[in-house]
Amino acid sequence: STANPEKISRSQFPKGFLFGTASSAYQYEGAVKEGGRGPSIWDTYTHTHPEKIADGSNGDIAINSYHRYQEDVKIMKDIGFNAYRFSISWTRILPNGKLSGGVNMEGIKYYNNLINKLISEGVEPFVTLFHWDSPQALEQQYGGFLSQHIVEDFRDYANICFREFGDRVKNWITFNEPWSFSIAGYASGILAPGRCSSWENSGCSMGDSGREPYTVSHNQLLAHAAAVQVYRDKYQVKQKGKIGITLVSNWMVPYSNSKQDKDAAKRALEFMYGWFMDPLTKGDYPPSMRTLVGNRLPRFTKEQSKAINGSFDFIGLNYYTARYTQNTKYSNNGNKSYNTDSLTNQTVERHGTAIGPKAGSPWLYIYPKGIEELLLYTKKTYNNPTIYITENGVDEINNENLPLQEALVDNTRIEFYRQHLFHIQRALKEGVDVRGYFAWSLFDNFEWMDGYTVRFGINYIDYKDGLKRYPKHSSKWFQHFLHK
Ligand SMILES: N=C(Cc1ccccc1)N[C@@H]1O[C@H](CO[C@@H]2OC[C@@H](O)[C@H](O)[C@H]2O)[C@@H](O)[C@H](O)[C@H]1O
Repeated sequence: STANPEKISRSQFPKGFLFGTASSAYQYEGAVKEGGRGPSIWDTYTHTHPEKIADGSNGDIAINSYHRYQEDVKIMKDIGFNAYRFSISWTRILPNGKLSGGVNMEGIKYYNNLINKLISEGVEPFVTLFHWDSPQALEQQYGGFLSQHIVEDFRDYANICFREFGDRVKNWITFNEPWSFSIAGYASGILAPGRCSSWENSGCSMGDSGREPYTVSHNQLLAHAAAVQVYRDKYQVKQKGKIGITLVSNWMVPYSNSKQDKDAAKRALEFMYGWFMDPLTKGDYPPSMRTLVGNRLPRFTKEQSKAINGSFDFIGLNYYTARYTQNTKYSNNGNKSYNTDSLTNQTVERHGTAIGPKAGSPWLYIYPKGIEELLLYTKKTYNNPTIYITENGVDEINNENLPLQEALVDNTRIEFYRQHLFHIQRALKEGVDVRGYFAWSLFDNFEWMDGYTVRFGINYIDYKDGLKRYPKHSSKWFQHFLHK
């Protein structure tokens, strides 16, 4: 309507378009020592380095979804969502990471209960196999994703999940944001396992920011391809499901109209998004990375390149924010890091003006048009793949002094969703094959290095009173938007 050009309604999306919310095991489940679960690197990281978490917290209890999933599924159903994205904890299925360590039947039982509950409520499960919680046993044994041994162990884990759940789960996501796991875990060291070069001054005791991120992304891609191979060879014909991978990217806006800055914006996209999209669609890393990273960038064998190229039925895309990007030279006296390899500098403001309104977290600036630009860029650059937006959301700072009723008023979040959905339906009109949308997140939860100090939920969790769930205004907004 002309009144509010960014007015948005469910009827502007295709009938079969899925609307859901997203979560992850370590951020939601809790019960870390229950049901036979083995330790993950996030258990080790939060307990060994509480100082690396804003409030020194951890996911031991999180929001206790392990015991409250029945209530949680009812909440999402009552809002009107028809899909739910969650991750399986590798160490609930294989407590020691390996098949030889034995399969934990209590873990199988828990996820069967969750999947059955979702299906009984008409909610489509989207299951992520890896959302950063690697088995601690494999970290100790061979350095986890730093070693190619992870490929066969991940493949064995994926095989168990396809076999046990694949009769009901028809949408599989192998990895969540391999970029974040590699960069935050091995270049800046702010996520588990917290490795980086000593000169990155993130208080890392070990690591190499110029090599390890590239090794870890390479092994995630190899593991992804191995799991897809198993799915296609053994399960897909019978189970008729789809399999993909979830990537994250910022939208990159050239800082100026100069050719250098326009090239820099494209290079920044290649280093964050093309790093994975190029191997998945062309069988090798972007030429810009080959040139700038040189022998620190691993090579694919011919067989590996063939296995990775085309190894997806859909792409999951997580979008949060955008950056101004300028061409730059670095002279960090020979210290090599992913963070400087791309010769780009990303900023949140230009000539004193921010790229958009700031959210709770210091890195989250709201730039709705970026989701449309990123979708169009994907269509144009990567031959119009099927896409699901597997995460999109905004946070507020957790203010302990705010009365409950005030904490439920989240108008910024309502505007965030209205504007991003508006730009997604514009991308749809321009022929982008986007088939569903998952808000991050159904509930406030353990937000990694920020612990419980930021809130992303469309529903509020009262951490001071039994983790009670309360609807924020944005969940009411979704209820109306979804016509419930
Ligand atoms: N947060 C990321 C990517 C990331 C994380 C840390 C450092 C650099 C980049 N990705 C997605 O964003 C979601 C929101 O992430 C929060 O964003 C604000 C940060 O302050 C907070 O620490 C982070 O958890 C996560 O909860 C999902 O698990 C994750 O898939």
